[in-house]
Amino acid sequence: MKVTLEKVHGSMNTFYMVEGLERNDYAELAMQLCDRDTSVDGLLVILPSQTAHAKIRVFNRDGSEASMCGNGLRCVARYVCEKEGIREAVIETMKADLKVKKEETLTDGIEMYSVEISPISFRLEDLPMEYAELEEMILQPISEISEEILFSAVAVPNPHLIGIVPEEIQKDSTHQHFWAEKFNGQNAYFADGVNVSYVTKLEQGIFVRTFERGVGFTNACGTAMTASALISCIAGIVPFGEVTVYNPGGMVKCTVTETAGAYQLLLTGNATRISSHEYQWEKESQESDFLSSRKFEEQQQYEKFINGISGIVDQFA
Ligand SMILES: N[C@H](CCC[C@H](N)C(=O)O)C(=O)O
Repeated sequence: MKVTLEKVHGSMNTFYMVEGLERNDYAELAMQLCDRDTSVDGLLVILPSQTAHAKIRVFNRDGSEASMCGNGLRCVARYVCEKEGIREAVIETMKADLKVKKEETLTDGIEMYSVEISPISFRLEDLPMEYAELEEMILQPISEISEEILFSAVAVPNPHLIGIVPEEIQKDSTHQHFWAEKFNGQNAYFADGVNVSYVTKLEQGIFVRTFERGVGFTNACGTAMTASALISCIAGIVPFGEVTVYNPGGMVKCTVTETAGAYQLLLTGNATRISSHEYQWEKESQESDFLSSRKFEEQQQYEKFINGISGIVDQFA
């Protein structure tokens, strides 16, 4: 079967994206690809969907699967829209089918896409997070960390802990690094880890740096930037509507609206293809001997595939 492997990025949050490969060991593939190419933050898998144009699965560099990836969803949106010759599509994610849309191409040929970020929950159990019997944490200090930094916990639907910090703490990432490592290791608060973002107000908009669960510090985290824009609107740091969010990888626009007490989030930014490669995955051998030597045969084929891919990765890196 034909397998398409692309190296892509949204706001310099870089991924391998693969279509045409149905396997049960994407976590292993993600770890092997990211080990071979350390510039990559994870693996996006495009699969058929019963309810949408396509389905996305997201694997971090450590092999853990996430329920959502804002920067990655923009890249998948571009792949699907260009393949189908459409400007709008619906992509199935772990918790929701989300609308995606091609936006006006920027002058320097940069393709822009907008994606829905949903569902949104402030219930700590939806991250999951346990803290002092609270049901929600919105703009509250975590006394173990600091009395000055106001933290908020939100699932979009992957888990985010967002702290509003002064410039001096934003400038030196050691404070954020220490607590992000703690909350993604053995700890009493986040059973599945958490993406940790520090937000600082700018003249226009906000700056967000994120330590991503399963990855570490990245140039940008789409869901984190969007969740940070939401928290910044709730905190009155920026007005509701279109929020300009800067990050080490560049800039995105996050649109935050509230209708009948519910929030809606839209993330708009680039969806850039760095390289694309077709790979022929040999047809499985005859059913009879395939079943008998399935493990060995599949292992042999898999080794060949990984070596083939790593050859491709070397070209991409
Ligand atoms: N590390 C995230 C998944 C990737 C999200 C990020 N790359 C984005 O663009 O939203 C998690 O484990 O929840």
